[in-house]
Amino acid sequence: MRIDVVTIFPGYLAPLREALLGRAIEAGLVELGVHDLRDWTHDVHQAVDDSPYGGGPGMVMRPQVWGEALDAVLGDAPARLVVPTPAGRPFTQATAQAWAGEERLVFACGRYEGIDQRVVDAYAQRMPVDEVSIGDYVLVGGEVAVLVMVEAVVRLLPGVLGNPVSAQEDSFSDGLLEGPAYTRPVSWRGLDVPDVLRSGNHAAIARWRRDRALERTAARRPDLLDALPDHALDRTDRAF
Ligand SMILES: N#Cc1ccccc1Cn1ccc2ccc(-c3cc(N)[nH]n3)cc21
Repeated sequence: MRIDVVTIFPGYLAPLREALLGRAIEAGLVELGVHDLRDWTHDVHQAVDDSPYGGGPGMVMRPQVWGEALDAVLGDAPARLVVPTPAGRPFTQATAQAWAGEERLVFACGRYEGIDQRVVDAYAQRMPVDEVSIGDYVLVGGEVAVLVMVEAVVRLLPGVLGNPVSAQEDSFSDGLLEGPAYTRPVSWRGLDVPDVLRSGNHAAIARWRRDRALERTAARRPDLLDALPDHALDRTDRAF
């Protein structure tokens, strides 16, 4: 997979070259390009924003600069264009799974009050464009959202995680939150590891883990339970 990010703060994306993601890049599993939007300005002030038509607070990012930058970065290769915005569709594990199958992702990081809508509209005429939100809160720009989304996607790529099973057993992968996890020591500050996890009874352990996942999901994210298809819950599950 190739990932390109266009931003006025390239340094914000430096963490993508650290740790797991950095190793994936070094291993050739992912190619990453980070581009400074201001490289496509032509004025001495390198202006990328202007006042909003219709008035209102703040500034809007100019379409011309974005058009030149995205044309240059995209070239002729097919890609999915992703535009983080608080007004976007929710980015979920399902989104990450879908994007993990893409050859190429290009992220447009806005700042100010966002990017002129015509940028999304123009590129949507020739490629898939997703306006996505990572949560119901407002950030200052798209860079942090891109860090989140790139990590969620790249960890799903074959060869990136040491243990591929863990991605298959993610929270949300079966529609439920993950239950609690424990490791040594058996007792810590008067708190003990649940006996069942040390029993060696794999069926009992699997049942206990599912019960804790259902319990946690019912308590913290009842919306996820409501969204589960009927066949996803067996009779024992329905106790929650
Ligand atoms: N747009 C906009 C906007 C609109 C109102 C107030 C502040 C901003 C700042 N901003 C500029 C770019 C940009 C990108 C993504 C987010 C973003 C995503 C999530 N999930 N929250 N915030 C915010 C972004």
